[in-house]
Amino acid sequence: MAETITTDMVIHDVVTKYPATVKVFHGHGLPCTACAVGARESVAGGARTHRFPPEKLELLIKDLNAAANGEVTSITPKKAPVGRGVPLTMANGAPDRKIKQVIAIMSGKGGVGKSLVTGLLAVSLRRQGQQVGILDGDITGPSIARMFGTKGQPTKSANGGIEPLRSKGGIKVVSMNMFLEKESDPVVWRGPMISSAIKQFYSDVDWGNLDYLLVDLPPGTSDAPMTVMQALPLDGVVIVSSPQMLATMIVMKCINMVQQLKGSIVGVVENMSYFETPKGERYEIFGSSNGAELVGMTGAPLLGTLPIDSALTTLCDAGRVEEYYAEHYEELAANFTNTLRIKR
Ligand SMILES: Nc1ncnc2c1ncn2[C@@H]1O[C@H](COP(=O)(O)OP(=O)(O)OP(=O)(O)O)[C@@H](O)[C@H]1O
Repeated sequence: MAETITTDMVIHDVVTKYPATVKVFHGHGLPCTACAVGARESVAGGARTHRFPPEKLELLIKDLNAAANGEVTSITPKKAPVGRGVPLTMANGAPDRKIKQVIAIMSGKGGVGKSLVTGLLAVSLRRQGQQVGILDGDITGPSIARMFGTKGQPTKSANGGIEPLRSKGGIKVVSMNMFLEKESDPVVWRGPMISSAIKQFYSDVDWGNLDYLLVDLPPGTSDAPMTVMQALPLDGVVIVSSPQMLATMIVMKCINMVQQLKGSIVGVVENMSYFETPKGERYEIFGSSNGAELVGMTGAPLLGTLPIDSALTTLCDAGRVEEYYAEHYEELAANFTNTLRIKR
């Protein structure tokens, strides 16, 4: 018999002791288990933040205790991740489970830093020793190859598929720019062609063994995100936004799309949250953080709030993103892997 879980207990202590309670927190709309806040927040505090009426808190406590004791809870399990029903075959003919997790990075609005978050998340995961690939799903505006400084064209792999290019740090990358004669050549394609290219980048590329395949999507809810959501065996989606209210509003469209397609949102990232001077003064250039709203809208944890750093822009432009190091991105990667571990 487990110890009785009470409202004054710290959320992280509860989930550490009784991992089965994670699903209960999530099922009740409390994503605090993966938030940094959950490390010091009590169950009652989390419920207050998410405006739980007393009867909902009471049901939560009842379910937490039931889960801790292996009993039935009022929470029904979430639907299977999107795309699972349409498995594509990998280039070498092996079933696709050589890739452990396929995660799409999405945003509603353009220019909020989705590609940058994809790139830096990949870099931090690689530093953890993970095998990582990036599929640049932004066919008409690809930026991943440039960010990593990968040059040349992919060759044929030993298995007859397309061999992805490798970054200096060993991240496997495939991006439309690699197949163009000149980086500046436009890709003037309609939706079906773009969708077909994305599917081929998944199925015809010899990704080999990967812990994570990150799929960087173009902004919005057009054909490309739809293709990824429906045709790829997606394990989850990370949503990127910026503090601007407009970005938050447009992000809502993305969230609705993911939810309509029965996808799973791993978490949200707020980029360009603030700028910090060398003296440590903070300026919220695009307005105050909308992180709490994003968490409320998605029911998923805030994986990170990232500052504006001009050093980043310079390194990305020079193809040297892997040389960047900042605690925020290591935390982002840690929150990301923890959330996925909990969800499994
Ligand atoms: N936190 C940041 N600090 C400094 N520069 C940033 C930051 N985030 C993004 N940028 C810069 O802003 C620009 C846009 O970022 P990025 O290309 O990642 O956005 P995106 O959302 O993927 O854009 P698109 O809509 O074109 O796909 C890039 O030049 C990038 O280097």
